[in-house]
Amino acid sequence: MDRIAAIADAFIAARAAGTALDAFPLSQPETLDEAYRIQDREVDEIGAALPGWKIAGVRPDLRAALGAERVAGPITRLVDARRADGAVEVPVVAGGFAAAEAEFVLLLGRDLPPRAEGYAAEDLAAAVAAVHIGAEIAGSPLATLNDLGPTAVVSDHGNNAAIVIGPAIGDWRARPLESLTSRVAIDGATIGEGDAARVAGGPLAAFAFLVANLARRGRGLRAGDWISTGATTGVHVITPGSVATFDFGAAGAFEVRIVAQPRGA
Ligand SMILES: C[C@H](O)CC(=O)C(=O)O
Repeated sequence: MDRIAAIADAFIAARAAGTALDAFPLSQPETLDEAYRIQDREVDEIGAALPGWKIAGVRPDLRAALGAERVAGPITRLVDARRADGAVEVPVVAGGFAAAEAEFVLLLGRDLPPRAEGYAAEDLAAAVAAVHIGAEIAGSPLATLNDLGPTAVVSDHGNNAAIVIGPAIGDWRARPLESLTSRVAIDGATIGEGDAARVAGGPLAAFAFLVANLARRGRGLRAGDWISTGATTGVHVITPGSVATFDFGAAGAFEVRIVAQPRGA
């Protein structure tokens, strides 16, 4: 088995078994190109069940060396909080990494096949059927994944445990980004406040990045795909047993309980 396959398969197996990893398998990629080849194997393993994609920012001090301001990863689990009676549950690997992030999540209304020439910004905006309040529960079987940086994050399914979907925002096209506010509390204590303007260039800029990133990988998007556009209040580490509250003001709120994934599940 080659190096790319061995790293991908180690993450796939650890996630399936709910078992924490002590260290990055083999060795961490030095480039994002290699990291995306690992991720491509993981995405192929998810196959047609893939609900969509997440986007994350790259720390400013790492951008020049990596040649990227953002990274992408698959949504590994989609959780719908819209009709939940109380907190929805998201399992994470005990002893691994987990974080709560308030995000704005796009729902695509049309297919966007990969195109070498790309898409005009207005065509991408027109392809968005709805914008929902949402959350990413970042997660990995490797506790140090986020500290190891973007090539590690990309290598393990983009560091995603789940994207949680809340209600759609009624008039999002007319709303200034700063008016789309977000707040995260963990176990009742506010830990971060922000708004959609905290996503560099706004959620549609993150979407444009994703479309170009996927096209370079020979991938496109389909109507019905979900796209989570990046953290708006920060990356808030959370552990099993805690409840995160995501409050988007008039747009709605929901709660997520983090639970330990059963081993061998
Ligand atoms: C925790 C992730 O690696 C970062 C992320 O998802 C984000 O910045 O958004």
